[in-house]
Amino acid sequence: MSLPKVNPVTTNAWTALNKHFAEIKDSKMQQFFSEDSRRAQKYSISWEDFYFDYSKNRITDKTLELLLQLAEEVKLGDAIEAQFSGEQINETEGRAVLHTALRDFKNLPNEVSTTLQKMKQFSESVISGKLKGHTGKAFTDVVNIGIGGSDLGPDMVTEALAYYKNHLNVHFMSNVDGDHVQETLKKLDRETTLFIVVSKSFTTQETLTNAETVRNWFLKTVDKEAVSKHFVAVSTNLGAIEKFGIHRDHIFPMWDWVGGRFSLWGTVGLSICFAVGYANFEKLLKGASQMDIHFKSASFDKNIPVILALLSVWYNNFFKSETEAVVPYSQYLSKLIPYLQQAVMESNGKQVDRNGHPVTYETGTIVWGSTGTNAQHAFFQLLHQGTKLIPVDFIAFAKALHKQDQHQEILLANCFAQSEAFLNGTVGEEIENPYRFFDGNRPSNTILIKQLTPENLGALIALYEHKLFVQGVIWNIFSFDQWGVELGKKLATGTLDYLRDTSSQEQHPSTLAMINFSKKG
Ligand SMILES: O=P(O)(O)OC[C@H]1O[C@](O)(CO)[C@@H](O)[C@@H]1O
Repeated sequence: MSLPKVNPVTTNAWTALNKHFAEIKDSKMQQFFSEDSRRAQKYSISWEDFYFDYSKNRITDKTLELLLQLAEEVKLGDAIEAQFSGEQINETEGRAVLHTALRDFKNLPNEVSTTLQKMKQFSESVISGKLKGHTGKAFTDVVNIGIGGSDLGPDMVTEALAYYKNHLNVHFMSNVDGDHVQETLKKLDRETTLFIVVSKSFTTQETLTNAETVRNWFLKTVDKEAVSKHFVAVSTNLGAIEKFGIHRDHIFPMWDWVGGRFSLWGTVGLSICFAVGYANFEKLLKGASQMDIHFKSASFDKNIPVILALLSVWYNNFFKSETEAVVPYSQYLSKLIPYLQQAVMESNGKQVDRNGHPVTYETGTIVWGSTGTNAQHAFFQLLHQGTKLIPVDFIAFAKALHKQDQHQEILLANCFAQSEAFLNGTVGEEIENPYRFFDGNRPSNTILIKQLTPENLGALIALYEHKLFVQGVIWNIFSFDQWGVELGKKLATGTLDYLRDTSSQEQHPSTLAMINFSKKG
């Protein structure tokens, strides 16, 4: 079974949604609340440690009914089944999409459980100090060298689970910017640092350049034989790794049925194991797996990722909102936004549908945001009084991790108050000064979670993975390839040759002017 290929605009639901949109586009959510005292209960889902409130959206029962009908008409159920059963739903690359299999402990493929055991043993021997560097000293620092999906996921999780961290300092080196590399190296000791080179393809220019620079830095004072003690690799490209000089025992495989941006659940998560220990990594996986079960089994009207995706489609395709903001009220989640930007925009930034035709409707939303309360003092002005309609996802944890006096209440009060301010504005108050008027009626979801545990973090990440999958199904696009990144990579190679004077191939006049300016130094 391949993915269904239904053009959403040809469905009855889409036509009906257009008509319905014209009827309710100017309706006020305040009115909805005053007409229905049970709206908050009705439009919320409690699941495990999650409370998902979507009552502050510009929707009625009819909207939901039609959005759910849309999900049925595009055969979302079949698409979910096709994904979880390992069909090659990444058709343009001829691959299955099975990152969920990495966390399904009841049915772990053999190769995955063997690899997890290896990750456990290896990370534990580094954390305990049993495994040592070339001079016999225990490791103090670990550097993850990778970019995109080989960086953003583990970096985000390591930051998010900082509360659970051990003594190892875990660094992330991603950008090919040499200054970034040097700044990281400045902090490191060759005797006590372990480097993990992470690249699914092991061909990524940035990662290979950084790895080479790091190896050269390492070899400045250390013998070649020591490389095998200090370098580890994570990849599908085993041949290229051995050439780099990495010992066979230090190679952790990846599989082509796991996309780069969904790969933190496997060996790309090795740096997470170093930072917080394998046991917490496993909890992260198990939490994500619980969300997978919810996604697969809950009816669509009670299904958090499905509802979240349908609401996003509602704003994107009918209200024509181009962006959506994510605002976690937790500094631990500061890296969630860049992580989601890759996950969502690399997946759904597509303009050709699954039948090979250009789409005639908007696809991938632009995701942006920052942590609250900081965001309130940065871009909330525009959210409250700007001319654009930007739906917001608030994410908050009911209970803090550290003991504290008053911060948690202040943090939560701000989060809850903001969504209320977006909803109500100052409508109904006597405000004569137009600059002080808030029109409200600005939509938001709130994902309130009991506490930031590894399990709940895993479930939260999986929630957004499933959301973007559902959106891709509705938009009839292939969410699991990323051909759009290839052109820039190819051009950069030619430009690099020209910059290095190894090619005289004609350059675009604008590029040429910049090359000449750069060469003048
Ligand atoms: O793990 P690799 O193969 O180095 O790729 C890194 C990243 O590059 C991309 O292919 C985009 O350029 C991402 O999809 C991927 O996560």
